[in-house]
Order: sequence, then C-alpha cells, then structure tokens
Amino acid sequence: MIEIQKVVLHHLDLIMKNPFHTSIGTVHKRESIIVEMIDCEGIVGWGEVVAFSSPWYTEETIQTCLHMLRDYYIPYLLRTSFTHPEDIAPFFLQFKRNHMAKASLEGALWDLYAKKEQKPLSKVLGGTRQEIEAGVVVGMGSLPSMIQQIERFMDEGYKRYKIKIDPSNDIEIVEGIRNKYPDLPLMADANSTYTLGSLSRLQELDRFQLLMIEQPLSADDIIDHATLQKKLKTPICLDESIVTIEDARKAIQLGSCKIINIKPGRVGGLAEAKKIHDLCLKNNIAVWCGGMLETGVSRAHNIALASLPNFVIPGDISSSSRHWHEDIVDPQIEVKNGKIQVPTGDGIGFSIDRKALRKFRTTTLIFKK
Ligand SMILES: O=C(O)CCC(=O)C1=CC=C[C@@H](O)[C@@H]1C(=O)O
Ligand SMILES: [Mg+2]
Repeated sequence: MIEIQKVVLHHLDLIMKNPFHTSIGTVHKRESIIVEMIDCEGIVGWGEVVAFSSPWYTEETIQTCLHMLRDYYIPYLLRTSFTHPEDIAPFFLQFKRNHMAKASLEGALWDLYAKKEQKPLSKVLGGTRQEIEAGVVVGMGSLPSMIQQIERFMDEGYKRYKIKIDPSNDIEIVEGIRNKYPDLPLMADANSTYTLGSLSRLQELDRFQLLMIEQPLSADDIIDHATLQKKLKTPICLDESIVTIEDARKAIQLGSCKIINIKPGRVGGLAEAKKIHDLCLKNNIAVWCGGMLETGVSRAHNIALASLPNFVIPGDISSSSRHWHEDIVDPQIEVKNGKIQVPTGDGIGFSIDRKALRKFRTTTLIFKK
C-alpha cells in the first residue's frame, strides 16, 4: 500500500543552452516544477510538470499547474492510499483536462511504485527494450546553421532529425537539407501553422521523402487532418490533437494520421500514454515519444515509456547536453551511437543531483500529511 507522507514542489528556472525557436514561440528560459513525493517508508518518487511559462503549446502553464497541484490534487493525494499508480485515475476524472499537472503527480507515483516493487519503471510499464534509439530536434535558423547542427548531431549518431517548419520557412529549408543529405531520416514539425488552404504547398513537400509531417493543421482538429492525409503521400503524425485515448481512437478511425507522437504530459500521464500505445499497436499506427524541453526527470520517464514495443520511431529523447549546460539528474542522459541505455535500476533509474536542484531552484513548496 502506498501512503504519501510529503510532497515537495521544486520550482526551477533553467537557462536553455540555445533559445528554442518554433513557429509558435521561442523558449529562452525554461521554468519547471519538479515533484518530489515521499511515502511513509521514506521512498521517494520523482515527477515533472512539463508545461511552459506561457500557454503557447497547450492551455496549461506553470502557474495553472501550481494552482491545480496546490488547491486540488495534492490535498487528495495526502489523505488517500494507493495500491497502484492507476488508482489515482478515478479521482482525476472529476477535473477537466489540466493533464500536465495530473501527469507530474502520476509520474512521481509510478516512480515511487516501481521503487517499492524494486523494479525499473520500464519493466512495470511493460517495456521490452534494453536500449532505445534517440532522435533530436534541430533548432530553427538559417540553412547553413541548421546543416551545421545536423552534422554535429550526426557525429553523436542520432537516428532521426526533426526540423520545425511553417508556410514561410519550409520548402527551401527541406530542399536544402535533402540536397546535402538525401538519405537523412528527416521529419518536420509544423505546430499547426498550415490550413487545408495550404494543400498545394504541403503536397510540394511530398517529393522530399520526409518520414512524417507533424501536426500540420490546428491543435484541436482531427477531421481536416483526415482530408489532408488522403491527399498527401507524406505520413501525418499527430501531436497536439491527441489529448486522450478517445482522440487517438477517432483519429485512427478517420485515417487522420499514420503516426502518433505520445507525450505523457500532454495526455495526462503514463497510464493513458500506455493505453494509447496499446491502441496504436492494435491498429498498426507507429508511435514515438515526444519531448517537452524538459529536464532529465521527465526525460527519464520518457525513456522508460519508449522501451514499450510499439515505440518503433526514435523520439525527441536527446541527451541532457542538447538543451542543458547542467541537468538535474545523475548520471546525465547520454546518447551513444544514437542510442540510450534503458536503466536497470529501480524506478526511473536516475538519481537527482540535489546540488543542481538547489542551484536552479527559485521556490520550494512543502505539503505534509
Ligand atoms: O524536447 C525536445 O528536445 C523537443 C521538444 C519539441 O520539439 C517540442 C516541444 C514543445 C512544443 C514544440 O515546439 C515541439 C513539439 O511540438 O513537439
Ligand atoms: Mg510537435
């Protein structure tokens, strides 16, 4: 039985190694909330709020998550006992969305549970891989600067390269990269910057053999993506459109995509992420694990999740050094020959570097039974 004694929220301010430009926002400083969950036996589970400081990716922010954690979720957690992390799902159902706040607590509960079971998180999730292939996101910029980044990442052996595109910055960039590296495993994330009106432009991208185009149309759309997929050779991958397993079911039924990017934060936690993985496996829809410019705590959860059998495409699970001069996990997450070893230690399999946690921390909130 898991009885939570104490929850500590560590509010961090991290400086990105390079500002992360996307078509819908630029992240220079990365706020984060690290959830430290301690049970009555002193076992500690770790989770992370992956929401950004402003609502440019989804409707959640660090502040909305703080509100939900402090005013709704943690008080319940401290007066309830759990036999399994999935026991928290019925409680969460009474609150609409706020998935990243839910996922931060549910993730810490999974880590704590796995530690109590003395098993790696990957194993308790049903993982089958001892190592996962790593993909990387190339920062937006001039073609020469993007080529330079790609060549640096090729030296690290990354297995998949993701660029950001929008209607003002797509064909030239993709063509330039393709001319230099015709066989590079390349994909593009549009972050909803196209409409069905951009059909001919999107069809022009078909000639570049992209692995996929991620979220071309609006974040709450499934129907227009189905219309678009019928007219594109390039597989559509959905990210922001898939918030629940019901969204995934509808997208599969309508043929809105051929690939799904699963992010535990976006879908409300690891249990929902696993359900979406299983549904996609049954329907021959490949999945990969997306990133949220997070610290190694959330990356560690993603590594465990990506060890499940249908994560057949390298995800945005790059090394700690991709975004950070110093990460808060020990050891740092390392990509070697394009792969990451799935930890065999209990839980997330990484320790927390408490010195680094203190260094980046701005405030600490403590909640006790
Ligand atoms: O975490 C990483 O290394 C990549 C993250 C990443 O590409 C994204 C995070 C959040 C919003 C977007 O910009 C993009 C995505 O949509 O996948
Ligand atoms: Mg995306």
